[in-house]
Amino acid sequence: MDIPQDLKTVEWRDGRVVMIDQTRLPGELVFVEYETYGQVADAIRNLVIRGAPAIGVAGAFGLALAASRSTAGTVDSLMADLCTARDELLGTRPTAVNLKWGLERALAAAEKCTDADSMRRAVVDESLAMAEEDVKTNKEMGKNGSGLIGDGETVMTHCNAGALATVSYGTALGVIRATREAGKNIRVIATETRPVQQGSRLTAFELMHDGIDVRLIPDTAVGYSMAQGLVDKVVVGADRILGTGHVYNKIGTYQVAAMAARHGIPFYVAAPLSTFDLDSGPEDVVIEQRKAAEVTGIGDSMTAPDGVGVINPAFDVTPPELISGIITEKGVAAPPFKESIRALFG
Ligand SMILES: CSC[C@H]1O[C@H](OP(=O)(O)O)[C@H](O)[C@@H]1O
Repeated sequence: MDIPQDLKTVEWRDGRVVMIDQTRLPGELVFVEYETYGQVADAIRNLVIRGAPAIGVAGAFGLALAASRSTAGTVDSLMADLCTARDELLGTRPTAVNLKWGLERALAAAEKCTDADSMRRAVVDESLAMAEEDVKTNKEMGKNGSGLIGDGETVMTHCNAGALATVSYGTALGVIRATREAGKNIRVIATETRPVQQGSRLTAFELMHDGIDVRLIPDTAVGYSMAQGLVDKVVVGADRILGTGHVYNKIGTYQVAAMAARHGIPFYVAAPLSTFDLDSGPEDVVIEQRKAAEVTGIGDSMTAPDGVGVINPAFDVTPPELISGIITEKGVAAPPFKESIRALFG
């Protein structure tokens, strides 16, 4: 498969939103184009695009489509249209705080304007700025995390926190990329990450494309791999991090963290400041529950009896006591996290 070097997960191109259809990977690299915010909302809902920073930027681009296509002639009527679009986009996936962050940042840019046309331009410009900043942020984060990974080490990661979860370069995989760019020879163990298989379909795809040594394991082999001494460090992404250091990430992350603690393996989380939510407590966070079909079959083949009951949360929460450090573009927060996270925000 021929993959362009400057590949972006999501882009604004000639007044349209262009994104990789991640449901088609790893078999096909297909780009889809959207002209309405409703289409972008469906893409986020159906995991055409996924990953906290990626959906934050996609949400902002969705608002840019709403602004560009609205026929509203006044500030108030255009703002009403933008709020309608914001509500639909925000309602697509509840756990990753980046979606709310991206939408609110685009709306804040609109609120500063005094006429409809400048509002349209402001929303587009702000969403483009977020997309550009995301890549820069990931590279700064990668550099900050690369110092934690030693030459010759093997790093386990869970789900996909790579270029495909961001505009480009990635968060956890950004740390992997930066470590390689620092001249260190490292290997990766990637979990398959049932039920949607972001690890086998996306992380393995990205790392093989980059020529990084990656071994794929079933989620059930996390404990075995650690017990066999195959894992030196763990680095994962995040969808929401509270001021207490509680990390919401792909289902199964908590189990990986608990196993790492059992085996004395450092467990790191890599996330931009836009993933932090200092205003919420655990009681405020909604864990997305996804459809049963993701668990009872793969593609068109059924792997469970028809009608079986299913529990399919898309995320879980890892408590701060299982986390060795949180890698950000501003530096690495170390325990105790209440103080070190507050320091990240100055
Ligand atoms: C860099 S954030 C990636 C984060 O998002 C993934 O969830 P999903 O694929 O359902 O959007 C997973 O939690 C990753 O760690």
